[in-house]
Amino acid sequence: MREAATVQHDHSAVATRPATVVATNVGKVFGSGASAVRALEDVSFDVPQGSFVSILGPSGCGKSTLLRLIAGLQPITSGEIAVNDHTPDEMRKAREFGIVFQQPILFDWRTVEQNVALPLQLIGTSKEERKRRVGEMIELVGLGDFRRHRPWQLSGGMQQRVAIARALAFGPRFLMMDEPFGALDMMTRERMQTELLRIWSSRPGTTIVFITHSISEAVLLSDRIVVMSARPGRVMRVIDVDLERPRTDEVRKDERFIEIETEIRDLIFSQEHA
Ligand SMILES: Nc1ncnc2c1ncn2[C@@H]1O[C@H](COP(=O)(O)OP(=O)(O)OP(=O)(O)O)[C@@H](O)[C@H]1O
Repeated sequence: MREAATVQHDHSAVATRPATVVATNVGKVFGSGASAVRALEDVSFDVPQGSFVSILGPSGCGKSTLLRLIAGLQPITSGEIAVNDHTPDEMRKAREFGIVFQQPILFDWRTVEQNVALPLQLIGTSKEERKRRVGEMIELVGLGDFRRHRPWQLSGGMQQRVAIARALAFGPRFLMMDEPFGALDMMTRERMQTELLRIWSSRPGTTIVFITHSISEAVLLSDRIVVMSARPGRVMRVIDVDLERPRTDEVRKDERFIEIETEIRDLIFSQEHA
């Protein structure tokens, strides 16, 4: 397995771990000829095993596209992505990762329990094992009292927690999240961020790739931030976040937190005004 490359701001230990994702000079073009859209250009970065890596950038810079390429849901135009030394397509077929989308996709006629159980049912997990794991995941995301509710009886934040529980239920070592808190109000969003950190720390070794356009969200959550430029999306800088863990809301007041936030803001601002 390839070692993750050393990058700028390499203060933490994450850069020395083996890489779960290695993206090398990735390009993505939609369509062809005059109507071709260059969504991504020459994108390279590593996601060390067990780390939390955010992909941060303005709307339309190709973040979701990049996630779909990593997940093997769309073909790459140029360059290469390796996920645990396999192609994204191989990983997708082996169901080696979980994925959470911006809008939770839940089945309204199924209860919370039944929604969370779905991927386990699909891979043929026994009923007893399913019950055990679903119960555990529902507790983990704090929905123990709502296991028999239907999605429409839950708030947006609770629905997203169901989607997170479902993605975690089959125990993926690699989780991809595409702006999972984008549709939530600020207070719920901040609560969900710290809850996600709690869930993640309870499952050591789990790698997360998280898409966001919020600088503070990226700094709070991540070991590493891949800062993207506007379309065509390119990597502007890769920043390793050297804030101690466990992190709580309090870290937002930390001098270093504000310093990193400011650095990213300046970087994005300098590009907009270049
Ligand atoms: N299937 C597609 N066909 C053609 N163009 C596409 C397709 N999917 C995405 N694009 C284009 O690629 C670019 C990147 O889109 P993408 O959704 O990846 O951006 P994003 O950074 O995730 O945006 P947002 O933060 O608004 O969700 C956009 O210009 C978009 O119009």
